[in-house]
Amino acid sequence: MTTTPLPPAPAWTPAAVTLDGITRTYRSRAGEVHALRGVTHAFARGSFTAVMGPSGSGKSTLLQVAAGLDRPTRGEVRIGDVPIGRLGEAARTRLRRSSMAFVFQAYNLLDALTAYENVALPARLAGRRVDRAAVLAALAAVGLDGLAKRRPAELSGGQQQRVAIARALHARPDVLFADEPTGALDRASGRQVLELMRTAAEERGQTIVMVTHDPLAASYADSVLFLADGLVVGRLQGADATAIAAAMSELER
Ligand SMILES: Nc1ncnc2c1ncn2[C@@H]1O[C@H](COP(=O)(O)OP(=O)(O)OP(=O)(O)O)[C@@H](O)[C@H]1O
Repeated sequence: MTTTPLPPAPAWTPAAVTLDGITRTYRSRAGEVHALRGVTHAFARGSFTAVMGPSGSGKSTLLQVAAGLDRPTRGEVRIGDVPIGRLGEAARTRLRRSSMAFVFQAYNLLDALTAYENVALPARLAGRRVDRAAVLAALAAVGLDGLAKRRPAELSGGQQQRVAIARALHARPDVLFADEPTGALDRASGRQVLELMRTAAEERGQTIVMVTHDPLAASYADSVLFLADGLVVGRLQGADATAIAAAMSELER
């Protein structure tokens, strides 16, 4: 009898993003708000996760903390195996530029730059060569062919959001954080963007963390994390929009 040798065990690789016992308390004159109350979760490399939950449940806070844009009150965030809380501001910025991209509600486009220049900017900042054809392809992939020379003020809200998405996809980040990326888009462009994100995860091993209120958008992800009152209260894997909507209604009761 011949035996086939087993393939070598895969080298252990850390999750792309790990949240370890994260709390985030906002203190104001009105008192304390416990936005996150002990969240532990690992976002595996190449995974596409939707984060859902009622308004005020802590979704945006989770995204900001996971991306190192906000510091947790307690707990540790690791990007790969790097605990970002122990990095100084400059090292944190370097890490963000080299491995993360963001699509947030305020699109953070630079008003003085054209759509093309906005998309090319992260590569420029990271000191990489800018490939003109790749920038134009990223704009075309989100349906903005022909608008490369427009400045943000000359684009609609949905078009600005698509520039932000093209910028994030062109940067080929290890991790893409997106807050309602399809919020201002019509259905067809929204679907296109969700497909692009799914391809980024499936074919390029990029990790996507997306906050959304929309069960249909969440159904493009491979798993959905549900938050309520600053805690992870559930998770669905491979669920369709109907099952996700049902889980959300349970939470909102
Ligand atoms: N800067 C802040 N100062 C004080 N409280 C804050 C601050 N930012 C958020 N919060 C509070 O923290 C809680 C969580 O807010 P967060 O924005 O993370 O919720 P969310 O789930 O993203 O909500 P939504 O779906 O409405 O955008 C809310 O009670 C919110 O009012």
